[in-house]
Amino acid sequence: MSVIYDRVALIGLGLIAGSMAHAMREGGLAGEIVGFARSHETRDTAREIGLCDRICDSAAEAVKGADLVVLAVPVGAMGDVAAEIAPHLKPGATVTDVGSVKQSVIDAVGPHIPDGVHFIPGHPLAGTEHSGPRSGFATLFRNRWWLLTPLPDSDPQAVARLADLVRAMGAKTDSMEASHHDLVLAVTSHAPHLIAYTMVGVADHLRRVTDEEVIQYSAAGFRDFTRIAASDPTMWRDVFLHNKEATLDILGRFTEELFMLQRAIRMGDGQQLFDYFTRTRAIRRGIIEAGQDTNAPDFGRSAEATRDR
Ligand SMILES: NC(=O)c1ccc[n+]([C@@H]2O[C@H](COP(=O)([O-])OP(=O)(O)OC[C@H]3O[C@@H](n4cnc5c(N)ncnc54)[C@H](O)[C@@H]3O)[C@@H](O)[C@H]2O)c1
Ligand SMILES: O=C(O)C(=O)C[C@]1(C(=O)O)C=C[C@@H](O)C=C1
Repeated sequence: MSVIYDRVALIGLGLIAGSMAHAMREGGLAGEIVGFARSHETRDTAREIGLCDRICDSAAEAVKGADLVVLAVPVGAMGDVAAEIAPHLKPGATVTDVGSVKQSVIDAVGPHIPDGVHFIPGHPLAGTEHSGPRSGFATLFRNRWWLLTPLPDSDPQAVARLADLVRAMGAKTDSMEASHHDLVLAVTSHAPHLIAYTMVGVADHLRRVTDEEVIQYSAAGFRDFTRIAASDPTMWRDVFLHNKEATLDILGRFTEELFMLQRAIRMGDGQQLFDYFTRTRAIRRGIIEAGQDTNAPDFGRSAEATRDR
């Protein structure tokens, strides 16, 4: 493949920026990849493993002359980073971000972006529970969605160029309005993470009562929860604080459904439980058939093959 941006600056060197660095390297998509992270330990590790072509000791230095600047820091840090780099951005450059929440990032970053620089927010729907400069890998984005939430006045050519990079890293891309993105992600990602954190918290509390049995006999379903609940605390604190309304809305609906199921159990209403689980099973099969869950053990099998198992 050919170079899409001559110089790319990655601000924040964790799972997402690291995976971008690997994917861009592998595809030959950037002439030069420059990086910066706040802590010197992270910068030292990035240098040691050769994550980027160059690691700078300030964000200002990293963005100098960059054609694409990627903000890959926790959502709550985006505004401060934007303020710091703004005076050093090259005219005509594109600034994007990879934050899990979009409207609050637009509100925090947008005002700092100078005229003549394109700001095109984005979000790769791909991740793991790992973080830090060693956690990235080139295939993270393969066959996953990468949503862009361009602003009404975003330059279509700049958006198309960023979409080219995203696709060249293996992702599928789509555009969406920021507040709609935040509601969709509250359902598909943010509320599920909070539920996983809570379930593991409850089990941890119980563990003291059951003398380690919860951990010792931990079943596959619970282990899936613990994987998600091992995700980075700073990242997720910021997600919930910055997608407050949508997350609270979804959690309200979740609580209502939970009470309904709780009542069905108490009343011995097996039909209601069966009908509910039949509907949710169909949703899971729809995800697999759409090719969205590449990690599923039954990925690639038809729903027919898994019926009645
Ligand atoms: N992990 C996921 O599953 C996932 C998926 C999609 C999007 N995201 C989003 O991507 C962004 C980065 O997440 P990640 O998983 O790569 O996190 P990470 O914890 O692996 O990396 C974050 C990096 O940002 C650096 N950093 C923190 N504050 C900074 C600051 N003020 N200035 C400069 N550097 C700073 C940290 O040192 C670290 O290098 C977040 O906004 C997150 O919401 C994460
Ligand atoms: O697979 C995981 O570990 C993830 O949680 C990834 C996940 C998700 O919820 O799907 C988490 C946060 C993101 O912003 C995007 C992707």
